[in-house]
Amino acid sequence: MNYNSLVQQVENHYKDRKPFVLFCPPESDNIQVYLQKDSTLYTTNDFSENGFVFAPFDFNGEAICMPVSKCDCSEVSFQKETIEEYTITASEDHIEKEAYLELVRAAMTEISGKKAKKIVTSRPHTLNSKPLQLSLLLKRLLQLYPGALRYIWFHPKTDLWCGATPETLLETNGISFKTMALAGTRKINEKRPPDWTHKEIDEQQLVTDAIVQSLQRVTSVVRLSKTYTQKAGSLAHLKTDITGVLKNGKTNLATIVGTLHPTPAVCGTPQKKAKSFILEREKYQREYYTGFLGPIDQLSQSGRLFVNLRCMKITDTTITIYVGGGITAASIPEDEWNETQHKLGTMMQVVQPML
Ligand SMILES: C=C(O[C@H]1C=CC=C(C(=O)O)[C@@H]1O)C(=O)O
Repeated sequence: MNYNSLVQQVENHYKDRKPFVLFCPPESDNIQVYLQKDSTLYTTNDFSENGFVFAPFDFNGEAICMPVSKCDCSEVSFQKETIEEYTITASEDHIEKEAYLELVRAAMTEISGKKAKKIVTSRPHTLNSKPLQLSLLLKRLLQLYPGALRYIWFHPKTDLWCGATPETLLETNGISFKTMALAGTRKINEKRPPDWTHKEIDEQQLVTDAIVQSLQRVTSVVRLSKTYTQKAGSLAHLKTDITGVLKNGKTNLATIVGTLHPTPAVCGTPQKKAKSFILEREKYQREYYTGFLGPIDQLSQSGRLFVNLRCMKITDTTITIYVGGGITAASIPEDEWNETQHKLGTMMQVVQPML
């Protein structure tokens, strides 16, 4: 099968409102597609499947799963090509901005009261859109952000989600694992590297420390890379690679995911305090934004799960883009708003021709 006939198949599947997922790992030019043959919403608790999981932020141990055994699966490669990039200006809605600034200030009050060290606040931004053009959406996602996990997920019970995420939640292969601490955001300036401030360095260190601590129970060896700048489209983040060995016998994919998710990069620290702030104070449901997704294979004891960032939900007439940022005692609310505007721009770039 070639790329064009695969896209045609996916479009037909979508017209029939049948579930599918299409994904392309970072730096790969191979797309994998699972076309589910029925419309059942399959779930998994123990991740003992061969399939693709899709889980919400407020994960209670059960994730949606598209099992390979219920799907027609194929893989095709695509050619790199240059596509048109637009000048993007995310409009500033006064009410939306005030509500976000208030949320950031509330998070800072929580932090100054010593209830949390970091809280990741977020907001949805909804745009009216033309009818979805799947082939155009896929092309722009694939070509614009080659360093990200790019995906389009559809199930009639969840609607259509797509994204280009820079963040790995967990990669396992037998007893070895990889994860990362990703935080701090700067718009890339081609002329010079980002001059990371204490706010961003401390914020990212909090993420590293919390991940290492949470992994203690389930790992026998943990190694950390140096912290470095990672590009994600037009943005840069601070990143530490975390690798190691899982404790034999004690750990499976479900237990490590339960330990890691939601990471301090999308929730905050301490996790419980930050999560209850988010659930109480954000005035919307995150649903699958800041959840996780990816292929798992119980047979080979492997999985490659990503955090659902830089993502959006698409309906017949609207596109909702989700953006957030880590708040610490050193945050400046106006800067936090601007950071979410930059993140919004990266996803608007994908869908601009559909607006
Ligand atoms: C919550 C988001 O980003 C997280 C991941 C990387 C950097 C982040 C930051 O700089 O605040 C956030 O923790 C988002 O992009 O919606």
